[in-house]
Amino acid sequence: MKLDVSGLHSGYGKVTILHGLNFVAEAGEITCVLGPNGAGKSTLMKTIAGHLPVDRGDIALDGVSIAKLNALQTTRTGIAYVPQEQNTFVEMTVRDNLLASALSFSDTGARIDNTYERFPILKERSNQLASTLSGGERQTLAVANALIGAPKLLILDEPTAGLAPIFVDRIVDWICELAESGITVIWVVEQNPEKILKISRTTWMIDAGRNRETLPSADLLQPGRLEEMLLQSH
Ligand SMILES: Nc1ncnc2c1ncn2[C@@H]1O[C@H](COP(=O)(O)OP(=O)(O)OP(=O)(O)O)[C@@H](O)[C@H]1O
Repeated sequence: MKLDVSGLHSGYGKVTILHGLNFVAEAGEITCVLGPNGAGKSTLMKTIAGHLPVDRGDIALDGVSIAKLNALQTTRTGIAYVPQEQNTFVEMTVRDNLLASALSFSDTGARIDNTYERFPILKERSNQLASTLSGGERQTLAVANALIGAPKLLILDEPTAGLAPIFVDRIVDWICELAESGITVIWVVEQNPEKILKISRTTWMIDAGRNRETLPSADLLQPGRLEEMLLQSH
């Protein structure tokens, strides 16, 4: 699925954060979003996911506008969103988290088994409350919760921030496989994005709620280029 955001204005009540932003995520590709703190990256993701209203502009999925849909309706179009925070049901066990995410499918058990096969750590932690998981385990659960519904477009807001390299590698491998299977991925990247830039084709840089530059992700892997781009933003 191709996502096309054009001239987007949105924000919080009367406070406008995005000022006419454009953004495209091509079908079956991993597209990165990069920018300094407070640039509006999460605001863009929340608006795409239907958690914030579109004030002006449009969001289209394969050419069909989804700008007026709420969060639930957006999920039904095949978009799954993993927010930066509060992305699991912390007072529920790992299994109940997965169960809740797979409830609307007839093959709930098979979906959970698949998840456990891929991430044995979640099976090991099956009866543990999500609140007691380590940061990496909880992020893994958050991504698993989103994927259990077999989305067509996956939005990840800094899913590997603060994680140990082993978890980063596993999540990167997993997302790479998903993109190869045809899922469109939008990845808001964090401080050390090299591993993700390597598997992404295009990066959109945003700053102060506006487009700054759109470039091949490989360009940002040139020595010093990333630092240069981020420094210019301040
Ligand atoms: N609920 C809210 N109410 C009012 N303003 C908000 C709210 N959430 C975020 N903002 C403001 O919107 C602006 C953009 O925030 P946003 O979280 O989208 O940035 P970001 O690029 O994701 O930053 P970071 O890299 O720090 O996560 C910031 O100035 C922030 O203070």
